[in-house]
Amino acid sequence: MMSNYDSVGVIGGGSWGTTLAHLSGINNNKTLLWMRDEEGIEEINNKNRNSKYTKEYAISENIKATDSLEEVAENCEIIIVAIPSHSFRRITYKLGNYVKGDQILLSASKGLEQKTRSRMTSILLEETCCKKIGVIAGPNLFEEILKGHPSATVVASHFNEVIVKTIKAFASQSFRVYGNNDVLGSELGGSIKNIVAIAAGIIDGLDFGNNSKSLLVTRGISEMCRIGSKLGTNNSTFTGLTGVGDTMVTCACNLSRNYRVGYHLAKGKSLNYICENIVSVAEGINTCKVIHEFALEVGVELPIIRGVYEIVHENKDIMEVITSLMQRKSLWE
Ligand SMILES: NC(=O)c1ccc[n+]([C@@H]2O[C@H](COP(=O)([O-])OP(=O)(O)OC[C@H]3O[C@@H](n4cnc5c(N)ncnc54)[C@H](O)[C@@H]3O)[C@@H](O)[C@H]2O)c1
Ligand SMILES: O=P(O)(O)OC[C@H](O)CO
Repeated sequence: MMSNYDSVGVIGGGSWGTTLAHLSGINNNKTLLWMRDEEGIEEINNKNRNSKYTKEYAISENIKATDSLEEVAENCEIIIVAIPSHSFRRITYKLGNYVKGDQILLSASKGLEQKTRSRMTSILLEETCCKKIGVIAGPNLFEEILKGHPSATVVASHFNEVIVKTIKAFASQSFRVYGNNDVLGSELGGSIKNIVAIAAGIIDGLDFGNNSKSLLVTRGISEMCRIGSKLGTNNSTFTGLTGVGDTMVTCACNLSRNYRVGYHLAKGKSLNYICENIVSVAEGINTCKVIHEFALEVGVELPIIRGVYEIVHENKDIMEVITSLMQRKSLWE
């Protein structure tokens, strides 16, 4: 039977949603980008720019911006939701009014819902009738992708059809798309690395240097594996792009907003000031609360994540937290 779906859909016209729409557009897919902001819609449709979120970069002419979720649902077989986790359910619920069970829904967001601790793919399943669900995650700083620098991502799904069709829609000469079936591991890696990135920003804000960064990244990934095991992941996923890969990139530089949160905290700025003036969204702030509280409940020791939680949510002195991390009792004592 012929499909009516002739476009790829992206929900959320922020920096990541716009970049994903661009990747689809340059692959000659008709691409619908849903967003709520009228000025943004006009700018994309008339000038091929989304200057509020993707700066001066020109984006594909194959993108049509729209404020109609119904239009996206009627025309797109693959729909990617790139809305921050705090609003992900609200928008997915609305989308759920229009999609049919044969469509592919992907999350491109890297966070956990604070109230329910849900992953974004669980929300896609709960709020829509779609079963063909997946997640896109990996070391994906949007600016480098829009510059066309070689990058890669991962699409994870329990359905091979989802992987194959997503690769076809998004892979290009400068953007490689890998597939795997570990949805849980890919989603957790993409979320937990944001917590480690806040700590990395703190280390750089304090000018601690490379040994400290290496210590943090290695032990941060170890904590990712420990909580992942408790949740039933295949830890080998964490050694790939969605674990080590994404942790490296977000811990490396100030293109990451989570890193910038840590950096400015170390420079003495308040969390409120940072959230209002420096970063749009930094998923690690909420994710560290979710993971820390869960770890306490299930009795898993996550010292770095606890430290980030204490700094971010309990306003503890950064040097006191670092000292207590360094001086805590060794398993060998
Ligand atoms: N920026 C990146 O390089 C990047 C890369 C990979 C993953 N991500 C993830 O993608 C997700 C989205 O981040 P982003 O970078 O695009 O953020 P952003 O701040 O650039 O954009 C967020 C977008 O979501 C929209 N939005 C927020 N709340 C909304 C609501 N209630 N209703 C409708 N629209 C709403 C905003 O209007 C905006 O268009 C995050 O989970 C992030 O971790 C980002
Ligand atoms: O800017 P951040 O810290 O949200 O990171 C963006 C991406 O997740 C990097 O892969």
